[in-house]
Amino acid sequence: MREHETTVPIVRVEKLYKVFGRRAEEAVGKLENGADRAELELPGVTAAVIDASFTVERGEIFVVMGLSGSGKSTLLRTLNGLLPATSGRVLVDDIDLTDKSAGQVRELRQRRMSMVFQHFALFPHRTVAENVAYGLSVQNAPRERQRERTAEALEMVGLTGWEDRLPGQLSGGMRQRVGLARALAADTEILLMDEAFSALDPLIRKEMQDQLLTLQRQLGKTIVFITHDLNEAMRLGDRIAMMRDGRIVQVATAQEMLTEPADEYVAKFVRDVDRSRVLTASAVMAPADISFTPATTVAEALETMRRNELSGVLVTEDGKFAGAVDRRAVSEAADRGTETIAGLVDRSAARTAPETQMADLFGHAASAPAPLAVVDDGGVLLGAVTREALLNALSSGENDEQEVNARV
Ligand SMILES: Nc1ncnc2c1ncn2[C@@H]1O[C@H](COP(=O)(O)OP(=O)(O)OP(=O)(O)O)[C@@H](O)[C@H]1O
Repeated sequence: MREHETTVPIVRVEKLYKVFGRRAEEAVGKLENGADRAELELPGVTAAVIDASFTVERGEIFVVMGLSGSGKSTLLRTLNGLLPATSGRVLVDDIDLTDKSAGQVRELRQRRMSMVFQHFALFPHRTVAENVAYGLSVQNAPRERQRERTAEALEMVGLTGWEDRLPGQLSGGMRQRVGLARALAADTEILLMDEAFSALDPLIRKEMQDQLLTLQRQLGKTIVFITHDLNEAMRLGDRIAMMRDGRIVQVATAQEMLTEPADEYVAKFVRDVDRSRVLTASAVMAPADISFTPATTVAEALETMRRNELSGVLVTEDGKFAGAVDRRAVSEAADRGTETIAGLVDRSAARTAPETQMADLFGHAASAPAPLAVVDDGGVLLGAVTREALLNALSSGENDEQEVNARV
């Protein structure tokens, strides 16, 4: 892979405006001078996207999130050139869509991007296989290749055997799988998904989310995914762009959005999220300021634990996590006159990876005397999660305190 391919974002949006109505340019001028959508006061003019700048990195799932009317669909449609920008630039692999002819944009779209819609947009009188092959047939791909790609795509979404059915014979979840297969068959690097799972039952929706995550890992597609559902955004998004009234108010990971919301609006928006499913050990851990080695003397260990009111301490050996000691064992060893803590280290003490969800940390935090060790792949101690840190992280949302206590 050339240097340039690893560093250039696949999509780059710069100061993008999309205004509907006849006095669009005039509106952009006002918006550039700080006017809000509501302050425009130009009849028949709607500022759908205002001053949007962001990049989408190759291979990421970039979620655009916001309430109905915030401008998500319009933004998506300017990314693939279905809607021309009023002002600003959209670059796909450094090709500027905004200075290309309609024909060139269409060609680029067909080659580089596929779209999956909320209501599937399948042809009702064509079979599943014909629907899936549609993008390829538009591109005049050879028949044999169409057949191969269709079979592969149907297999990827688990619909092998359904080739000859009509969409009307399928459930909603299956129809959306056909929509997804059609996008995959076109073999474009970028998938644009507009509320693709919003029409599905919660259970099926979750299944589709899982399937998308699996496919994304296998295929490494770049996905721009629109949703108004925050939990969906947080499950799927490597990064999330939050839109409000046409503007992007924050682009961040789910975790950052919870811990460092850009403003009150974002903070309120994320308040009801199940934080324990979004935050991971890396967000909750603190540096393990106090740790021992097996060579630490019992006297010193006991003194340190007493002074800091610690019931357990983590132990490292040769720079790696080795286990934990608890205060009762150290205290008893002191009575016996034992020299060092080497023989007291519980080498089976729990440890976890930085990406472990907070929800999976509760059990440990409730029982063990020492904090939970967070270690990297090589066993190096990265930090420690205490019960207090878990409580704090949970309650910085507006969770009910009793509920929090019940969980920990
Ligand atoms: N073709 C159009 N002509 C005029 N106004 C439009 C057009 N398309 C969208 N709008 C307006 O632009 C604003 C943003 O709409 P958009 O559909 O992009 O929002 P959204 O966040 O995707 O909402 P939803 O989830 O309801 O689709 C809305 O006020 C909408 O009425």
